[in-house]
Amino acid sequence: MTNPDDFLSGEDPQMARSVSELQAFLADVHQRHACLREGAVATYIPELAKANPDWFGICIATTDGRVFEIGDTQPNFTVQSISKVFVHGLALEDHGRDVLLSRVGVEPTGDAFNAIVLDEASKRPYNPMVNAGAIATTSLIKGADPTERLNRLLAMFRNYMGHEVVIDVASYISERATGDRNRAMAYLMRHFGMLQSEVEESLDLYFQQCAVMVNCRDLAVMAATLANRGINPMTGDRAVHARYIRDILSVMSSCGMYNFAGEWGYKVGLPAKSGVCGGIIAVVPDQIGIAVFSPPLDERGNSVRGVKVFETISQAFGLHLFDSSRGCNHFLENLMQAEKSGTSGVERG
Ligand SMILES: NC(=O)CC[C@H](N)C(=O)O
Repeated sequence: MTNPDDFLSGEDPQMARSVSELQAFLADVHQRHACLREGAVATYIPELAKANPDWFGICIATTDGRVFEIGDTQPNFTVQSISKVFVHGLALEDHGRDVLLSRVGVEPTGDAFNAIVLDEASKRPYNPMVNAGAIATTSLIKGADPTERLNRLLAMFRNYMGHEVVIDVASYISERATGDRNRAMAYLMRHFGMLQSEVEESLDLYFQQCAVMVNCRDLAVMAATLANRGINPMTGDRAVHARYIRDILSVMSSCGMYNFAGEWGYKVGLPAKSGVCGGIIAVVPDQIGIAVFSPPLDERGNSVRGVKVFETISQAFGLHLFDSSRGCNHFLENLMQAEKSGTSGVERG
């Protein structure tokens, strides 16, 4: 962002126009949604059942390295499906977009995240955001042995988070002991030759990536790293090659909210990803990463408060990517300014 306060200004009278107004706005949104009592904490992975349903945090991280937060942004929880976004990025770096597309599709399913279903014709899993596609994506991560593959995953997460990464062993063991649905999916994919490594090895790595510990603030910084073309705005470290940001965000846009992706796109209009931990991240390219954490889930596995908060924030700040009133026409603005000043002006990248 050139002007740090740019994203705070706009036509809607509700919009905050200064940093203190933004803090007050977040506090108000938090307070208004804290009393929502719908949804239920996930219990199918026994460790997840221990989550406190009252936990509720909202965090915004900007691409110029500032953080605005309210509520429970510090408690740690397991990242679960939100990990799929970042592992997708690593698989893209390892194989390139064409090879990856030949192994895992990019079509939304309209089915639940854990549906046991493959594309009829190609036998590919539908996309990297549902469990089947994520297990296949994880199986593609390069490394001489399971330890090297795990270490590469952890190094990648470290770059996104900006600090050391911890796996919650209890959650990992808990899911490994109960994850027969994912196991069934993995065996089906092996039957069709769609898994790159051994079934139990792929599942092990997948369960470990789901058990990476994060807090709401980490998630906002990770989302801001995607918004910042792959560079962590707090540390300056590159987490993913800029070339793959468009692939990551496209798949998040169409598939990140599972069988709610259509309505999410309609109402919120931002690339996003949810997880059964109760976290949701969304990316406003070149501007901010947003994370909400609240464990009670709706029937599709998305955080109830999370969805509501994103609807409110997107509306209030005019963040919907297809909203014509939002200031998204940088390309044309640049071009017009360049015409005036006689430089080329159009940024390529
Ligand atoms: N939607 C999710 O967050 C699912 C992740 C979880 N580890 C699973 O595979 O079931």
